[in-house]
Amino acid sequence: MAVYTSLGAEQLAALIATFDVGVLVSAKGIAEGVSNSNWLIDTTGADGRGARFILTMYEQRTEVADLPFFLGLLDHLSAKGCPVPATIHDRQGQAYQLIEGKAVALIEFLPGVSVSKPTAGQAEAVGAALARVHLAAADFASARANGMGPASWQELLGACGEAGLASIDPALAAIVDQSLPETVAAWPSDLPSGVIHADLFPDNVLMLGDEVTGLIDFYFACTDMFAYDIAVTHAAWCFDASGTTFSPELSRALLAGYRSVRMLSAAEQAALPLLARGAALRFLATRAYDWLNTPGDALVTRKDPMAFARRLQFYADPANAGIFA
Ligand SMILES: Nc1ncnc2c1ncn2[C@@H]1O[C@H](COP(=O)(O)OP(=O)(O)OP(=O)(O)O)[C@@H](O)[C@H]1O
Ligand SMILES: N[C@@H](CCO)C(=O)O
Repeated sequence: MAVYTSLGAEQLAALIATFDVGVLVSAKGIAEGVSNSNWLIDTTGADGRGARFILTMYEQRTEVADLPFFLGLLDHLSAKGCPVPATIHDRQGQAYQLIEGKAVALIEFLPGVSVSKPTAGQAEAVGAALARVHLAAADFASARANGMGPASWQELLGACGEAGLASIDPALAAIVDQSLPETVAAWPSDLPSGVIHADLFPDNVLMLGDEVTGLIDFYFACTDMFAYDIAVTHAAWCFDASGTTFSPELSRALLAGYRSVRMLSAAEQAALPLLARGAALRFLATRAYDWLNTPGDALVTRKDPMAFARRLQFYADPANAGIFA
């Protein structure tokens, strides 16, 4: 249950009263999500016709200092017509406030559901939506370094240690050793870059049929290579959840959707297999670290690191080198 902090009815009503959104009608905690506390907020609406919002309270994983970047990006992309929730500013013009030392933001509610078994049409739409974000953010003035780059994979996997990795799966340390050093050594720095989402998993996309109605959870967004964002999205969308089965159909559709909006350079195209190994290592690293460091009685469900070890093996197999063509 991702509501870590309880907010009383009076506290919520007082908070909502600082916005021009009418009076609080109801507030329900949202179970999905692991990083932050989220509530579904209904109000009477500024025009009295009712309105719905998401209230997010940022917990430990999100730095308050990063909020101007994240929330400013949402406003920028929304103003450019991307299906991204705009933030609701309070009467003083602030995009977030502090309650008992924690930041809270009220954001636009978007319709749609997260798909668990995407179709090719949905993968194509997601690829196109990702490319539109890359283009729309070109004139976003702020930048943010990627805190989840190659140095962090080395740090997190190093902190797991051989014994820790072996406790997850006897084969895991060898899988990491086969790919981590060569991927980090070959990591490019000269590919087209800009603002990327960096975590566009199916649970961060809201859809109605084949239409993308919401891209959410921009809390890993940063300035990095566009092609790396494609690789992350590829790893997230083109396999079954366990990482055992790759779908060539979803892969072709996702890439075609992206290319229908933004062409890849020859250098980006050539780098995709390497970037995909990096994407798999990034989620393997955070999942393995969390697996070993999340107490058994924590509210959060740990995610399986082996699902990304299997993707890494798939991407590292020369027989699969042609999938990005
Ligand atoms: N703008 C929005 N419009 C509609 N629903 C939303 C919106 N933002 C979030 N939600 C809902 O709230 C849920 C949790 O949000 P989110 O994924 O951002 O939480 P989180 O804890 O930050 O995420 P994560 O688990 O990826 O760390 C989503 O699955 C979605 O159902
Ligand atoms: N999308 C990530 C979790 C949040 O970054 C994962 O599935 O491991």
